[in-house]
Order: sequence, then structure tokens, then C-alpha cells
Amino acid sequence: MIEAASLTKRYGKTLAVEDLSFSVTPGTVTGFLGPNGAGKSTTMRMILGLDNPTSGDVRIGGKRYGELRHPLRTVGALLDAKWVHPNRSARAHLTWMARSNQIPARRVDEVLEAVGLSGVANRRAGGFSLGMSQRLGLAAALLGDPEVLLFDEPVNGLDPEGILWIRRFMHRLADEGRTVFVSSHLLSEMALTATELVVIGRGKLIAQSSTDEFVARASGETVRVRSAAPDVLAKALRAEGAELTESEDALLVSGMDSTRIGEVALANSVALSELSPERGSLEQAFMHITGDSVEYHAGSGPVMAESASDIPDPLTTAAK
Ligand SMILES: Nc1ncnc2c1ncn2[C@@H]1O[C@H](COP(=O)(O)OP(=O)(O)OP(=O)(O)O)[C@@H](O)[C@H]1O
Repeated sequence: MIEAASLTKRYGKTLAVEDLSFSVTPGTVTGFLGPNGAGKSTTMRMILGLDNPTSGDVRIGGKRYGELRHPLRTVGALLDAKWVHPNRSARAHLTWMARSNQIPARRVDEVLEAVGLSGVANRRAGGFSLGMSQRLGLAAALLGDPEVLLFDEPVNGLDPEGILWIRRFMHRLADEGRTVFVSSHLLSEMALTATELVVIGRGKLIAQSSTDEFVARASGETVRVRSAAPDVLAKALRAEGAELTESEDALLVSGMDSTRIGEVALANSVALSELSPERGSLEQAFMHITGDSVEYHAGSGPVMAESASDIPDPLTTAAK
């Protein structure tokens, strides 16, 4: 559990984070969403005690970071995957971290296995690709088997396979009951990764809600309907107050949910061949809610379909 209360950070004239309150609960992936410069990294640094708030505070399991007896066993973080000493092997890096944090050495092999790096454990980390470096960073975050995990822009620069792997990894960690807090400016990616969202713009809270609610509130829901008698159905739906747009072979209905549309169709003896709610994108939601209060430009990252099922999931061997 992470709880921020009126968290504020000022750098000279810049108010990077302003009166920010939110909570992040265990067992879900919570996305920390906002455009570049919104204050995400600053907030993450304050959670981890790397920066002091100007006012307000943030607690992990009820304690400030500085009060934690075994910080790495409580919270693991991936802020910058490239901070590893380039000449150290992945195993040497993790062994050094484990030793300096009183973590048993056997844990090193467990986390290497969990992130799928066992086969390259003795290679120089300096020669790792970005995807491998990210996995090593995740292994380091998991070393203390922490309940709380923080990831700052973990998919930046990754290829589609790497993005999918990270997404699955996070879901798995949340399914294990951990608190997973992940920042991103890639809204389409967050829509697939996070079930809860904390959305900020210019250092201030814009929304805290489920991803579904956030999108529904901002964009409303459209339902795609196909039938053999579209004219009859369209007339009946309009009579019941729905708004309709026609698209090729289907009707796009807004202002009425799919249950009600089904009832109207039945009452008019129209058989339906499709009745599918279409959710607005997170990009639309964000733009709609923030208006021009933030300078936001949608990220160019691809939205991955869950199609690369042939990618191995090393988490099946994850400890805990
Ligand atoms: N050490 C610092 N000194 C001065 N200003 C800073 C410092 N760190 C961050 N800022 C400013 O605070 C604001 C928030 O920055 P922050 O890096 O937290 O945003 P962000 O949401 O993480 O963005 P990005 O995704 O680009 O990293 C920005 O205006 C930034 O320039």
C-alpha cells in the first residue's frame, strides 16, 4: 500500500508536484499516468526517499521510506535500467546488491530465473540490450521479495515482445498480491497494463479511478450493432432516445447500453448479429478530461495485441 498525502515538491520556481494525494492498493497494477514533465518521476523519487517533499508526505505500508527497517525487502524499484556497472555480470551485480542488503545469496539465482536471464547471468551487463537491461533491473527490484514495486516508464524503448513481456510480468506480480505502481506517458499501453489509474497533469491530481471508469467518464460508451433490419432497429432505438451513427455495415449507438439495445431489438422482433460495446481510447479520455490544461501529445508507442503467445513467460518459475 502506498499513500501520498498533500505531497508537494518545489524546485526553485518550478512546482513539480502540487498537493498530490492518492493511494495505491495491493493486488492490482496501478498506472501512474501523465504527460512528460507532469511530475511522475519526482513523485516516484519521493516515494523512495531519493528526494524530500517540500511539504506533505508519502508512506509505504504506513511508514516513510526512511523509517523502513529493510527497505529492499519492502519496496523494489526500477527507475533507470542502465545504472548497472557495465563490466559487471548480471550475477555479480545482483550478488553485490544482495550482500549489501543482507539478502541471502540463493535469492540471486531465483530472481535471474524469474526474469529469464539465467542463461546470460555471467555475461557483462554492459553488453545487454535494453530489454535485457530492463529484465536485470526487474530482477534487482525483486531481490528483496518486496510487497511493493515501483516502475518508472518500464517499456520506454522496448520492442513489441519486450513490452508484452513486461506487461505480463506486472500482471503476474499483482496476481501474487503485490502493490505494483507503474508510470507511463504511453496511454494506450496503460490501458492494457493497468486496472487502476492515478492520472496527473502539471504536478496535480487529475483523476484516481479504475481505467474503465476513467475512459467511460471521459469518452462515453459506443455500442456497435449489426442486424438484418438496420432501418427498423435504427428507428426504434432513436425513438428510445439513443444517438446513432452509421458505419459501413453497422450502427454505432451512443447514449444507451448494450442491455437496453438488446431489449429494444427484441421488442421490435429484430434479430441481432452483433452487439459489441466499443470503449474509447485512453488518449481520448485524457485529452477530454485535461482539455488544454496540460501539454499532452499521445505517445507513439504501439498498442500491442495479446497475440505473441509464443513468447516464453519465465514467471512460471518466479519465486513467491
Ligand atoms: N532536480 C530537478 N531540478 C529542477 N527541476 C526539476 C528537477 N526534477 C524535475 N524537475 C522539474 O519538475 C517537473 C516534473 O518533472 P518530472 O521528471 O517529475 O516529470 P515526469 O512526469 O516524470 O516527466 P518525464 O516523463 O518527462 O520524466 C518538470 O518541470 C521538471 O523540469
